[in-house]
Amino acid sequence: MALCGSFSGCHKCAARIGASVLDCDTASLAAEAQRALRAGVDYLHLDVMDGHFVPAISFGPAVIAKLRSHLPKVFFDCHMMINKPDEHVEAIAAAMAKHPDTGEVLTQYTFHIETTEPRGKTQEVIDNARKHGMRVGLALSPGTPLEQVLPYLDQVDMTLVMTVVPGKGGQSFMVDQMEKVRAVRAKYPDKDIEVDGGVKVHTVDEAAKAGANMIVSGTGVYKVEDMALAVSTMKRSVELYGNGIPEDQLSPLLRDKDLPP
Ligand SMILES: O=C(CO)[C@@H](O)[C@H](O)COP(=O)(O)O
Repeated sequence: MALCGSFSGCHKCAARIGASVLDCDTASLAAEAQRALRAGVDYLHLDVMDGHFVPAISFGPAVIAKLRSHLPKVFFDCHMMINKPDEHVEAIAAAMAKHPDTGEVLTQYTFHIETTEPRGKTQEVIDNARKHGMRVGLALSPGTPLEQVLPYLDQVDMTLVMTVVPGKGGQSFMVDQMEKVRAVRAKYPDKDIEVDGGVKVHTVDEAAKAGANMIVSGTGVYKVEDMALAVSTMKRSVELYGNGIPEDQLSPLLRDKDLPP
């Protein structure tokens, strides 16, 4: 019997683990990204911070474009924690890529509803990101009611439910946000739902049971003893509780020591 979570049934959305690079050694960004990819992450979650929407400043489109030249086949989820995402679509599109074999779009523009809706810019950002060939993600912070994003979810590829107040890594997972995940999953059984903030091996089950299939983890990937073990454990949680895959058919549990050189 499938062990699916507390939303209405299992979903078929692929279990994907994304490394948030915010807390890695960003002076060696490409190497740190490669390290996480080798340990099994499926994509990179790139936190762009402007010192306004959130207090910190991280990196911007120029760094992402450079990273793209090192990683032409990797999915980049660009999480725009900036006040004016409407002004930076073109700059991120410079790192736009499609997989050379499958044609899959490898760049996603994920922006916050709190930054666009008060200025009437939400639709414009969705349309412009699409015009540039990118996938579109719509994020909401913990204090934002789900109702604010609902009118746009038909049009976007992914909903990002923040499970911490945006701004920094290493915070505690806010389990109360799973109500939003459950509600989106019930309405959209086939769309990607991402959670970000405080997701680690001991919190991922909550997210998986609620129906999230894209799992962002920063310190849970970079600040653990065994990266491959953490990544494979989180992936198996989504497969088990989200996809309803029987335990004996889950992806293998990997350890760093077992990875090929
Ligand atoms: O966007 C953010 C924080 O604002 C996240 O991507 C964090 O960087 C995730 O880090 P952990 O909470 O997993 O340590």
